[in-house]
Amino acid sequence: MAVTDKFYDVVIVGAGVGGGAMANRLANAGARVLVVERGNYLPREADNWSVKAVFHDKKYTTQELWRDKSGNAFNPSTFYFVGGNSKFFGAATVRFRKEDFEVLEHEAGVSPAWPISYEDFAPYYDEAERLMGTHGTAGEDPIEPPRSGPYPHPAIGHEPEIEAIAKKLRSKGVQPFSLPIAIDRHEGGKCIRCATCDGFACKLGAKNDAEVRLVGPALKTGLVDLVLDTKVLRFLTDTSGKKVTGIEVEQDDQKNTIHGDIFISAAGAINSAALLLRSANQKHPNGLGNNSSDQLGRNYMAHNNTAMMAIHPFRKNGVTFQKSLCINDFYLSNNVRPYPLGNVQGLGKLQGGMLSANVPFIPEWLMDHFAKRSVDWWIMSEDLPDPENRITLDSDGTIRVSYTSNNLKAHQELVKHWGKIMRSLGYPLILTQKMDITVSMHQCGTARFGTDPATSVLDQYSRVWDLDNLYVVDASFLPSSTGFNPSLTIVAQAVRVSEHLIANVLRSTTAA
Ligand SMILES: Cc1cc2nc3c(=O)[nH]c(=O)nc-3n(C[C@H](O)[C@H](O)[C@H](O)COP(=O)(O)OP(=O)(O)OC[C@H]3O[C@@H](n4cnc5c(N)ncnc54)[C@H](O)[C@@H]3O)c2cc1C
Repeated sequence: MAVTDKFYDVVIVGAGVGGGAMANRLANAGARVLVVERGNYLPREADNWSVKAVFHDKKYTTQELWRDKSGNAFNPSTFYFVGGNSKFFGAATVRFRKEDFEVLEHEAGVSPAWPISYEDFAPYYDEAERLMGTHGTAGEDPIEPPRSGPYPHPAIGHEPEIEAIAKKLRSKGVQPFSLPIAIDRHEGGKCIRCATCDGFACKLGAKNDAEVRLVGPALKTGLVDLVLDTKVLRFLTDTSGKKVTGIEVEQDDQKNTIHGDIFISAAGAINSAALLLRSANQKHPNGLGNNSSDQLGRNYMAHNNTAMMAIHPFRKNGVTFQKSLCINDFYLSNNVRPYPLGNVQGLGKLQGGMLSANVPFIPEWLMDHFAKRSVDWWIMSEDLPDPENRITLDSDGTIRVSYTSNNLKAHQELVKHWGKIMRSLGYPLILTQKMDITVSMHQCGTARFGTDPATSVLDQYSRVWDLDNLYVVDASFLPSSTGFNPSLTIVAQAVRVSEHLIANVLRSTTAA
């Protein structure tokens, strides 16, 4: 039977981390689920690990063009496949801190409180870590929030070069710990600890991305249909405007309508905002979810991110898998500044070609020389929600990302301080690159959840305030970006929303 003739309990737009986790939990509880994905499966092939294919030819990146606040077109580094952006993620699966759920004073302003406390959210982190297969060591992180037990898998350990750096850091009073990471590295696992993980797709299926850990197992229940290469154009509502009745989809230039009971937008923070804006109708002239608050698409955040190479010009760094170390000494109160600065974590090992793709005027041989002698870091600081940082649609339908970085002083201070520490460890040459608007990897916040319909787009279970049966379950819901990688928190919220739907909303699941 064609999916257009079937009726589903839940229709999910997007097979990324948010959509995949929803499909997984709902189907395991007996719900009939349809996932509509604009992309296809990413083929497992040699090019997955080719610097040329991934970074120069951009073989897997969308060809789409978006516009920045001045109207300049740019090609975003975003990926449309089963698994979404997690196909290329670094698999750092880190919990936000207890303080991230509360009002947190930053140098440039206030990071708002969440509608739920860390204590109430923690059980969903437990389940999210289990779903993603996170490795880590409880009790090592100096600002670790309370947790109910050990990680599902032990920390992956450091290669000798990274262990040596950790030791030197400790001698300087810094408290490095094992970065929580979701790769298939336990006994019998497929991961070979290669250099092409962070920023690449895994040819072996050994990275615990949303396809491998969430969508694949969901399909095995037999209760999930997945339609591919099908773009959702808009949500359709009934005449009252209170209920979504279906989605309009486009496949092979043909338009169709699919019906269901509950609808989940999990298209990613930018595309979910765009989709809800595109769904404007008579009852919702400014897009679905915009009537009560005019907040849809606003408060876009993406972190202040800097990649750093700490180079010893004469000593090679023989490390292969570098993303195993994390530093939180500067995340909350710290001895550098009287305000939070951010997180530092190992970056997947840089290769010369990855650098020359971004800085073409420096020859690849020189970049390669540096990359072989560098230790590489990802330095990440919170950007604060600003209603003027927003996603809108231009008159021709193109997505516009109007974004001006904020809280930059704290970020620059962290970059400077980490550079100083690296020099003191014997790496005299420091190269940094701040990520620009094209690097939308940590996009979030465009439909924040809250307790007040006047200031938020979603209620605390991610339901759009203005509609009875429309939910947004991807990075859109985050009211603050925090200074950590978002995927584990997206999965945790998906688990939470699924449990809420199963217990309170769905009519025909076995658990209902
Ligand atoms: C290089 C890189 C490294 C990263 N490293 C980390 C890391 O180490 N740790 C971490 O936590 N996070 C990391 N991230 C970020 C992480 O991958 C994302 O936060 C997360 O995957 C977002 O999940 P999502 O469900 O919000 O959206 P997405 O992953 O964007 O998924 C949305 C899905 O919806 C589909 N879709 C979009 N529009 C439509 C439409 N109209 N119709 C149908 N389908 C649609 C897309 O194709 C996609 O599959 C990284 C990202 C990148 C790119």
